[in-house]
Amino acid sequence: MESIQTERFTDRLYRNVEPIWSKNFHHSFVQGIGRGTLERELFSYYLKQDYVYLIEYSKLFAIGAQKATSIEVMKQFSVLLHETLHFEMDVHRSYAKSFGISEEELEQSEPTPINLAYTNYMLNVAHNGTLAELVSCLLPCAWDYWEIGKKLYSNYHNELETNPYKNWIKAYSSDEFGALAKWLIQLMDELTFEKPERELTILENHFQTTSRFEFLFWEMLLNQEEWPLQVQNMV
Ligand SMILES: Cc1ncc(C[n+]2csc(CCO)c2C)c(N)n1
Repeated sequence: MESIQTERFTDRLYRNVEPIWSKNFHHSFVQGIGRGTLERELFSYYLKQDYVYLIEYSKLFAIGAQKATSIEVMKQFSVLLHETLHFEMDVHRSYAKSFGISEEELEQSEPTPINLAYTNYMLNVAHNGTLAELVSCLLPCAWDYWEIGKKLYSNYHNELETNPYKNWIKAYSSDEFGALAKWLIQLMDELTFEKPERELTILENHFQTTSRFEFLFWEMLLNQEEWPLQVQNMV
């Protein structure tokens, strides 16, 4: 008997956010990294904002391990937690060092309103929702960055050696990152297999929302959208 190939849930998710991800790739901040023309000051700003973003984001993997119902899934979340705190944040730490930014300065960056809204959205879902909801929130971040990394590499690899952001491009287009994103994609498909449409729609919404936050994050970086009212330290 011929089997009917049904669409994977992650294919549907991808199709849904393609216009948003395309805007992310074409964003002038991302293209500036690809061409190597992004101002150093803006990249420093990115390093600081992204570092505190990653501290919060890492917690999602810890919550994922807590919510997992098998040792295999727990192990994989602990790998993701480890890889983010070490491999990914090392890329930021080593760029920061070469830019004269100390680790303390990185850690003490004050998250902008968009940064805070993005991580708080994911952490709220992670604490109050199902494991599938948690994965639908954290997936665009890992998957879209991998897409961006691969496309930047393929479009700009000829000029890569003179690009100051080459290590960033190499890290996010690497097979190591690809493997993490692929595992999360596979987990999303497993967790949603034969699930009712009512549940799938909720996941689709989280996926769209966090994909939009990815766009807002690039915009926030480009425009350095800080809090409107500065407060003095009350000492
Ligand atoms: C705003 C923002 N979005 C996505 C990433 C990329 N990223 C964060 S965690 C992870 C997966 C495993 O480390 C990836 C690819 C980032 N750095 N900053």
